[in-house]
Amino acid sequence: MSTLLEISGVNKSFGGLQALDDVNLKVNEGTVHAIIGPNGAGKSTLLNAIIGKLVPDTGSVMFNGQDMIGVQPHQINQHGISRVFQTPEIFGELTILENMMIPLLAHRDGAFKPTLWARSDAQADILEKAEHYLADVNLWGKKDVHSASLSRGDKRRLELAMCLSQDPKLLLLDEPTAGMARADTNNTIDLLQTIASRGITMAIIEHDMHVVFSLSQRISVLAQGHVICEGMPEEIKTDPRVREAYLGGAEV
Ligand SMILES: Nc1ncnc2c1ncn2[C@@H]1O[C@H](COP(=O)(O)OP(=O)(O)OP(=O)(O)O)[C@@H](O)[C@H]1O
Repeated sequence: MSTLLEISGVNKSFGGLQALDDVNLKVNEGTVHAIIGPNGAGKSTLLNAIIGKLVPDTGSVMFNGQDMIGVQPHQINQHGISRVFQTPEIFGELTILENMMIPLLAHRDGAFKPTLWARSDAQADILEKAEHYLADVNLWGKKDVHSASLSRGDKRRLELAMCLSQDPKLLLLDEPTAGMARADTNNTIDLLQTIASRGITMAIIEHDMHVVFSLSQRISVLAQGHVICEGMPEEIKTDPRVREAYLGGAEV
């Protein structure tokens, strides 16, 4: 199985605080890899280092054989890394369809050009694609609904459709079920399982262990900026170091 993302010897300090401490982590192609750990462990910092939002002090982030250190976030995105944020990044005042068209137009034109927004002749191909991606996440029927009125689960579906339209090689998910009711969480798990079954590689940060164990093939555990262990879900569940990291020995 080939390695899609390889993080080696990554360090990052904020003043005197070492947020990432010699992080080594490999994500294999076609797998769902969870990154878990207690609050403040460094998970978001690591994600930000992968998407180019912050530059590590030392170390390398190799994606698909290319070093991503110093590469701008939008270029990293063009290399095939797409991030789904904890809070869905969609425009509430726009409809589902209008939101969906933004990444499609940006992808087609190299950047989002508002002047082309209103030209229907410039949009026929885009509408066809929008239907495809929205139908894929069961939102085509709601295409004219304003996004602000959607449930968290539907917002997440929309954001996933927007990410998938960029044809990512690696989908990074930052707490995809945060703040969701159990029914929405389960629907999101089903949707992510469907996406994973198509072979899209995912790295997921998540606190909800039901979500983690439902989706992932590999799990890395971060504590105090360091990967304290890595393995298959069954190994992680029983690893005493993981219990120790979470509330000094509580069940994970
Ligand atoms: N920009 C920053 N400036 C200073 N300190 C920061 C910054 N970003 C993160 N930190 C600190 O680095 C440490 C790791 O934070 P990070 O947000 O990566 O942890 P996390 O594992 O994502 O936590 P949580 O699960 O609570 O979101 C924390 O102590 C945090 O306060």
